[in-house]
Amino acid sequence: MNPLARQSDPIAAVATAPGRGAVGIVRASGQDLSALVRALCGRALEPRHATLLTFRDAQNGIIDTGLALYFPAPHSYTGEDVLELQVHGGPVVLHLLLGRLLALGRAIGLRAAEPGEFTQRAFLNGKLDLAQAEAVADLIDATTETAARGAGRALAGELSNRVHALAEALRELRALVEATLDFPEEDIDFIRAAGVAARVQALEAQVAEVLARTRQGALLREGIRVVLAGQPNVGKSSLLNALAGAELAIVTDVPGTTRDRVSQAIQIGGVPLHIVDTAGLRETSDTVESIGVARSWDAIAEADAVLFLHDLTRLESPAYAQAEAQIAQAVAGHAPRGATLLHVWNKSDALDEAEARKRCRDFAAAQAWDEAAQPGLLLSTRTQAGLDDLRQALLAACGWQALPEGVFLARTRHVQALAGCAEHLQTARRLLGASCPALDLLAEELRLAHQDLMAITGEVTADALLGDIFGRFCIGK
Ligand SMILES: Nc1nc2c(c(=O)[nH]1)N(C=O)[C@@H](CNc1ccc(C(=O)N[C@@H](CCC(=O)O)C(=O)O)cc1)CN2
Ligand SMILES: Nc1nc2c(ncn2[C@@H]2O[C@H](COP(=O)(O)OP(=O)(O)OP(=O)(O)O)[C@@H](O)[C@H]2O)c(=O)[nH]1
Ligand SMILES: [Mg+2]
Repeated sequence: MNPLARQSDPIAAVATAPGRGAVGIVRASGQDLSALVRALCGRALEPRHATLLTFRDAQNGIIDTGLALYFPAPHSYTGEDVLELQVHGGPVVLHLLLGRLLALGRAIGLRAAEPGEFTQRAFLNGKLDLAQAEAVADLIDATTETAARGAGRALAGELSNRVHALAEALRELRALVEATLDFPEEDIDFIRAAGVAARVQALEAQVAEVLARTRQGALLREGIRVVLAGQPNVGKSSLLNALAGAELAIVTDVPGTTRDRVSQAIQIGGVPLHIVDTAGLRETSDTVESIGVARSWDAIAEADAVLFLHDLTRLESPAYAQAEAQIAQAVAGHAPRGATLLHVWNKSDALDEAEARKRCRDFAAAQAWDEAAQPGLLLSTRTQAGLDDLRQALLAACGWQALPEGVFLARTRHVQALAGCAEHLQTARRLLGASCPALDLLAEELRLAHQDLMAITGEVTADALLGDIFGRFCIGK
């Protein structure tokens, strides 16, 4: 169903989570609920005051005694009239009460709400912009404290306000440039005098800053998919267990122990990560193992970050080192563009540190990696030495910096729109660098940059996108 259809019908739903709870809420929203209030409560309600009432069914039987709250439009969550019934939180009580409300509301066309419809109305009535409405869902879905705080900031408008300020600056700039299109005789001197180039450049810098913060926010929301890869027996499963703090994957000294992927959700410093342990990469004639190895490659192809594990104790064996070099190259080729690849040198407990460092340096040098210049991540999953450094290096390599002011939660959609805006501004700046800039092209680039920003807050947004965003909410929100 088109979620934008029927958007003026009054709606009702249970607002609290399914199941038992101390208190449960049934909520209705519509342009005029005064008649419904009177029908259910037997009287008008004082706005925004809790009134204790007994709710009855059609046969006058008691359903429950609870609180009724009436928020007349426009001063409500949705911007419409809202009626809230707070009763005892049993699923049957809530079902009966919602049924009663829907029956009484038949006269005014009251119907059950679709997922996200209350928040969609808040958006359509200007109570929230689109980025804030998305933050409502993200706050509810947050799995870590950091993510929840980030969603709270986005809901309070941290992303929206910044995007709004940028959009305003662009609007002014577009007005300037478009004025010259109407009066061509003033054109280029006017553009120069108005300092358009400098303003485009300043905007570019501001967009880049918001983009960087938004990327962080998207990491926090989407989580990072980390794949543990390497030859058999290097310690991938041991690392999964160490990161998860539980014996999830089987560890033995038999090469080829892991055959299927083993995934675990963990968090590091509040950032959600999905860790995937894979079958060791090698040529094999074992049918089951070869399916496992194919799955390893699939996992690598979908990774945000690959931790490539090396076994320090075998690094000096020519056969091992040769296979290692080939596999490392194949892994780099399989990982998506932009994915992070970190080399981890495991089993450091088996040798002293200087020797361990020498081995990974020599190996990297033999492969002509610029890794030779880097310290390299020494690890022992056995003693857990280096595990904390690995955690921090992983987050840093994925672009996470714990910003002192904290970050707001964001979505890939926002990152893409800001990146699009940045690109159009860059093109605009290049056009302005020409000795005789094409002003119509300049105006168009600025328009596109502006449009990207407005898509974030929902000032220009396709209906299909709105349907997709609100359709993912839970019912009653
Ligand atoms: N019981 C209950 N708790 C809830 C909600 C709710 O709908 N019901 N919320 C929702 O899901 C959230 C709160 N959000 C709300 C946002 C605005 C308004 C509101 O009445 N706004 C008016 C008046 C503002 C004011 O007095 O300052 C307005 O915007 O005009 C109410 C709730 C979380 N807690
Ligand atoms: N000394 C030492 N041994 C380790 C360390 N990490 C893992 N091992 C041992 O190395 C062997 C292989 O460990 P696994 O974690 O099963 O290795 P894997 O990479 O998952 O191997 P496959 O599943 O076969 O691909 C086991 O005997 C582990 O006890 C370490 O840090 N130090
Ligand atoms: Mg394993």
